[in-house]
Amino acid sequence: DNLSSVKNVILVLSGKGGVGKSTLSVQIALGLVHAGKTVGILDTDVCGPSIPKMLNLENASIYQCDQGWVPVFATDDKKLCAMSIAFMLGSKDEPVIWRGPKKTAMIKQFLTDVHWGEMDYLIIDTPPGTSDEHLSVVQNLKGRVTGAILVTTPQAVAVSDVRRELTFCWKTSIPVLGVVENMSGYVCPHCSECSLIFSQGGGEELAKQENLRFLARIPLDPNLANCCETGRNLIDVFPDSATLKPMMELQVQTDYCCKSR
Ligand SMILES: Nc1ncnc2c1ncn2[C@@H]1O[C@H](COP(=O)(O)OP(=O)(O)OP(=O)(O)O)[C@@H](O)[C@H]1O
Ligand code: SF4
Repeated sequence: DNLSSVKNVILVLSGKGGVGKSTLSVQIALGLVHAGKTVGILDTDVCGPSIPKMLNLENASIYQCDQGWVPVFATDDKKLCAMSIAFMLGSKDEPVIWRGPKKTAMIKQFLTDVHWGEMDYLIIDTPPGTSDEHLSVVQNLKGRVTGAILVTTPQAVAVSDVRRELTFCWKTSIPVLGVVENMSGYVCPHCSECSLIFSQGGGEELAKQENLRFLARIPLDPNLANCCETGRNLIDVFPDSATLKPMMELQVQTDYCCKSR
């Protein structure tokens, strides 16, 4: 069993696209690595993989060992690795035009045929919604998911979409670690003042109503976007960023919630 030495499996879910699942998956992973953990990221967005770009691994490809595919290491100390369909494509502009069963089979292979090795955390970044990819993850992990992190933006429409993810978690018996509100205000690059662009507090309100843990409120921050473009950890590049405190809070809370399960 290629997952037998993986201590915690975290799903990152959202009802809407573009709310920051991949960004937060990568930043949580980098934070956990910073705290000395070994972490893997599985990109299950078969049609729109973005993890390789966010880890600066766009030109990487994978090879096989006796136990299966070897994930791509993102750091020299081999504490962070990733797997994505993008590593198998001939060119980064090649589209994946697959129907459900083929996507489902691919995700099954990611979970059974990748030699993840000893790992504290496997973070699974998912596409938006609740579709083939999500069902495939749940079916193949059969009760091995430690918990899900629900990502939302503050607006009412995004929060109502995340409620569907919550129902999905209940129906599939996945524990919910908590809710993150991303793009919650905008941090000015000149004076670090945080201005509210959308409303604020939708994610926190949802957490309160559903008796879930509110993990963090992460603002829109050009420095964070910059880190995502270049595969770098916010703490290494922008140690004075106003986003660092809530981001570290998210990383610490994630670790704590998994430990207390
Ligand atoms: N807090 C933030 N501050 C600045 N930019 C952000 C923030 N969160 C996300 N972004 C940017 O928004 C874009 C979308 O983010 P991301 O790809 O992480 O969303 P997603 O939910 O994974 O998208 P998809 O649904 O397509 O998988 C990216 O360019 C990312 O850099
Ligand atoms: S927040 Fe302050 S520094 Fe930033 S653009 Fe507005 S006025 Fe200028």
